[in-house]
Amino acid sequence: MPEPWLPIGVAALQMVSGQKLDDNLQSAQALVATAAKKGAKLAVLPENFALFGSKKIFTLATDEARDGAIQHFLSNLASDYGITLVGGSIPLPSPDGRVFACSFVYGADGSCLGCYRKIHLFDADVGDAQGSYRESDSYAPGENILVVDSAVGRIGVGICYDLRFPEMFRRMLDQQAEIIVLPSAFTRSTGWAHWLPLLRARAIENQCLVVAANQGGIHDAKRQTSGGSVVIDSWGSVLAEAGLGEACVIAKYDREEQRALRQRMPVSQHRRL
Ligand SMILES: O=C(O)CNC(=O)[C@H](CS)NC(=O)CCC(=O)C(=O)O
Repeated sequence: MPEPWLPIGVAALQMVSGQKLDDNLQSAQALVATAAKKGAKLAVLPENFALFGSKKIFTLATDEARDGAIQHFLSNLASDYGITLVGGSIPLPSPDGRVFACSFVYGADGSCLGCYRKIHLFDADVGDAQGSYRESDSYAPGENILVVDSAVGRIGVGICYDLRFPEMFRRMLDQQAEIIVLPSAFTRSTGWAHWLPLLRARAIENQCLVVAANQGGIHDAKRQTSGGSVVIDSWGSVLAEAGLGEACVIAKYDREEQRALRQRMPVSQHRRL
């Protein structure tokens, strides 16, 4: 790694994914291309970027386990554009007949650096048009956190509802994570109330860069997501933020500044619990 570190571009890619796989992949490709063209070296896709709100996740998961088509697509995107890529989430079969929400991380050479399976599942009544969410009807929970080294720094991966469980990100800090990425599909009601303060808290308390890529739009009559994809630095400042709709949100990650902050205020050395 070059020393001193020059600030590098990082991108949160916001989508309004629908039920057509090919359309969603095309949008993802265009957004990654835009991010790369604007100089980003890290790009994060949202949760369920490839297929949203569809029962077809089960056939997609079976197909994916057989041929790995979306994983190849992501790997090729990463190497074609020379960018570290976090593949939002895609479904893969779990042994009990449900699926895991899997987030793959690819290096800029297309190599797979790791796969995170969403741990916390969204079974909640939030009082929006959809009413209640029972993610665990279709999804099985993962068990392990993921922290991986990449060309842009050490990355911890969480997905969406995981954001509400700070102990998970603390464990990433125990493994010296520098960047938290959070592919998401936050609901509009909970997102507008909680998304930004929770993200800023995770950034501040762990002194990490946060790159949070959300779905942001109307998916069908009942399902609206909250957008507001964002890049937050390790001081908690919002560096760049989307509204609703497709967006490529880019900001500079200054790793030297983060190191200096961690020296001036060594929070992780002050822990007593
Ligand atoms: O259902 C799909 O198609 C895609 N998956 C999701 O949207 C997931 C599971 S329902 N959403 C969340 O985890 C929202 C969490 C959230 O909104 C909060 O914590 O407030």
